[in-house]
Amino acid sequence: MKIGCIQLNVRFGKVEENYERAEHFIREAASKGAEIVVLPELWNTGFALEKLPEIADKEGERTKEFLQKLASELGIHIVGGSVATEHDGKFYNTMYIVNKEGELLSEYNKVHLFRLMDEEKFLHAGDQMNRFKFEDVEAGAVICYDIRFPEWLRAHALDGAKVLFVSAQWPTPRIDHWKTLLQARAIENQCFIVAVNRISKKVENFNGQSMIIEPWGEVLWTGAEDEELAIIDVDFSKVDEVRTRIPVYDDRRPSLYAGVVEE
Ligand SMILES: NC(=O)CCC(=O)C(=O)O
Repeated sequence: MKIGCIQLNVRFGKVEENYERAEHFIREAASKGAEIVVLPELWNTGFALEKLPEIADKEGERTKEFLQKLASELGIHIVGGSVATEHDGKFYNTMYIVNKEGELLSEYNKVHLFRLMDEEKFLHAGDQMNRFKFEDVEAGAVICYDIRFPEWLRAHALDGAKVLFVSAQWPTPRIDHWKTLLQARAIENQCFIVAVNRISKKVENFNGQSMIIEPWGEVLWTGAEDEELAIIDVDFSKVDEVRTRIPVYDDRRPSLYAGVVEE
């Protein structure tokens, strides 16, 4: 399947500009043959967390309509990155997954809030997994800091996910962690990782380096340090090949991991 990764230059607090740019890139991805498109974290607002009462998407209505309309019109599956949403007066970092028929497959609130960027002061954490299927491909998705919790991604893989999407705003100073953690998550779970980071121009704080990694750990693509749309072809059958070569899932000893990974 061809995957379009949108390494967006998210404008801080500039909601209208961000929807316009996102639409521009989703349309371009579809016109270049992408079958799945992936956006970064908090692409509607950036980390303008203090302004959430004015700019968060109420009940996620605008974003759901935006993604569902584009998906069905263009016939493209969308991993909707994440957007700041408001539900009953509480704010969340929410990802929507929409299939090419325009159906909302999943709605995920970021589970692990990142204190270094003050998320816990402004946002509420979710408590649900994000599992879905694009055609016959079993998938899961998480948001940024979630990748530091191997048990959380493992839970998705144990539940059947063969590809894990990651939407992020991962800052430049820890970009080596980003690359290493993503590669480790791909190797240990023997799955594809499709991870899309943002870039920024004004504040040189986010330098992209989005990645697609296959289940053996080979990096298929690394994004530039600029705004970019990349279309990468991936062969999901590689997952079964790797899981047969080293049968990690058969060799697990879950009874020894009690309290670490719940079955
Ligand atoms: N937006 C985030 O969750 C950032 C996570 C991060 O930077 C990290 O080091 O972890």
